[in-house]
Amino acid sequence: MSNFAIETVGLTYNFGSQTVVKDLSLQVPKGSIYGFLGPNGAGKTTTIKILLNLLKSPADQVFIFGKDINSNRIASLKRMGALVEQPAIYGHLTGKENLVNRCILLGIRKSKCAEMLSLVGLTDAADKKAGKYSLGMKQRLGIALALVSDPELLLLDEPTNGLDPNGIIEIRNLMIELATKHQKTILVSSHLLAEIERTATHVGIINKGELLFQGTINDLHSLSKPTIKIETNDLEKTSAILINAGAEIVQKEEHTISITFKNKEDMGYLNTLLVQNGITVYAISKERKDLENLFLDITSKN
Ligand SMILES: Nc1ncnc2c1ncn2[C@@H]1O[C@H](COP(=O)(O)OP(=O)(O)OP(=O)(O)O)[C@@H](O)[C@H]1O
Repeated sequence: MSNFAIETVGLTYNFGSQTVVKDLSLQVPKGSIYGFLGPNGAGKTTTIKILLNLLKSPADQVFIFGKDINSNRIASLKRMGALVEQPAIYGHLTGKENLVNRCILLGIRKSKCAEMLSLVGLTDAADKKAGKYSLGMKQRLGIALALVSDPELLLLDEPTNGLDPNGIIEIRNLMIELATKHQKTILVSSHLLAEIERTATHVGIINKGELLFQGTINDLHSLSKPTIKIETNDLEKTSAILINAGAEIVQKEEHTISITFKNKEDMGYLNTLLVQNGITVYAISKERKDLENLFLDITSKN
């Protein structure tokens, strides 16, 4: 049995002559909050629409809970809830009426509505017209609508877009609650790493339709290990001495070499070693990329 709620295998999608998704192999583990990251136009919404079978993919490229979506369309969609672009809300109906409407449509008992309103924190606003809701409340109602059928997998396309900091925190907390207390798998897209950094357990970064990184949030963090930037009068010789001493060179620039930082003692040792070998050390500085810069780095290389 597949451990992935979503798996795509070499997925490619074209709009006319434009390839929008290229050889994309996503693996979203069951129970994860998977941050699907990429700058504007990277192909996130298109991918989500393919996952929902709103856009047609070739056979055997998209698997939902281990089954090809094309040959198991209805069964797959029953296990998924989604919020893509604007939530489909009737502004002239109250939040509760919107949910009741959805329950009737799906043949689900109406008592589910109160449960959903409470889950997304809208119980007090249940009888208010949805048109009068704030943007954050509308997003939460959209998530409640996606949840009425009790899907195991939730796809949220930029759910915090346009929200104020409070709204962002509310959605973030809701996602954590859905994953931890209700065992949902969540794929959430964003163009800002900071927005999902504290929520996601796994991350996939795409740009121009290509997957540039996929792994756990800890894997991503370990890419931002601290480094030491060294500037000397002879980079070739410096490089040879450092390699000989077992240092890991991560980057060479015109005037500097960066190595992985191990500890202070090791730094002191390497510094002495360079000086003893006749190198003039102009500068040594410790650097650490924050995740946002790392994200920019990963996406700008593509
Ligand atoms: N219906 C369409 N017809 C033609 N091209 C499209 C269509 N929908 C999207 N595109 C193009 O596909 C590319 C990817 O768009 P997509 O909306 O998937 O990106 P995104 O990562 O979700 O971006 P954003 O964060 O801006 O929503 C863009 O170049 C876009 O112009």
